[in-house]
Amino acid sequence: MTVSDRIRVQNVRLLSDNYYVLTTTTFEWRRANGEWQTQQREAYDRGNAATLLPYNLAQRTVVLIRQFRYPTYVNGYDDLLIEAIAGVLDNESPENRIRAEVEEEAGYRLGEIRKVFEAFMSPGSVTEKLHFFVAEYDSSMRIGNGGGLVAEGEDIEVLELPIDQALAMITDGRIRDAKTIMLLQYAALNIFR
Ligand SMILES: Nc1nc2c(ncn2[C@@H]2O[C@H](COP(=O)(O)OP(=O)(O)O[C@H]3O[C@H](CO)[C@@H](O)[C@H](O)[C@@H]3O)[C@@H](O)[C@H]2O)c(=O)[nH]1
Ligand SMILES: [Mg+2]
Repeated sequence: MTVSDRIRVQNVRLLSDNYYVLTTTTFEWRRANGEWQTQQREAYDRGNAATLLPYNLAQRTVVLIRQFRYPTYVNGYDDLLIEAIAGVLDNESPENRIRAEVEEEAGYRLGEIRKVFEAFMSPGSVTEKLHFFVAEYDSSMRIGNGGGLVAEGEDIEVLELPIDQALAMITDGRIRDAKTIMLLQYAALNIFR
């Protein structure tokens, strides 16, 4: 299945390349009934990214991080956001990027990591595809404090939580980041059974 023969791109206009890239595109779309319809859509391109949930089966714990996110603050969330470790790929492979990100943000050097799925996180406006991973961890893999890169403004706190507590925090609203909820529910269904 391809949609290339149903779309005719007419014009791509750059709106911002201040940090990431925002464009608006005019295109014709061939509808299911065969008629061509002109549409305009904005797309925000911040590249693709990877995320990973470290888990310890014997302890029944997971590692998450907590940090300030301006877009959630400006949308009414007056707290630090609890998230799974994640980072944008920056021309690296998802596997290499997420290993480095786990060291930078949480201070763990992992062994084997497993890809579990990929997902588009906000397909109406954001191009980003996110690669999801899980990996076993234990205290011997802790090589530093994490915290992120100060020069990039990162100010990250590392949390080690029982999986049951993390799942309860989805229900009571203390965890409300999509990638984090997806990984915790994956772990509940497939790892901590
Ligand atoms: N100056 C500037 N710097 C920026 C801007 N946006 C991002 N950055 C810099 O780019 C870094 C990106 O950090 P990463 O750890 O690579 O990415 P992330 O922000 O954690 O992204 C992950 O989480 C997002 C939120 O859930 C996800 O959207 C994304 O897919 C990814 O998983 C930030 O720390 C910050 O230094 C900006 O508009 N201006
Ligand atoms: Mg990050």
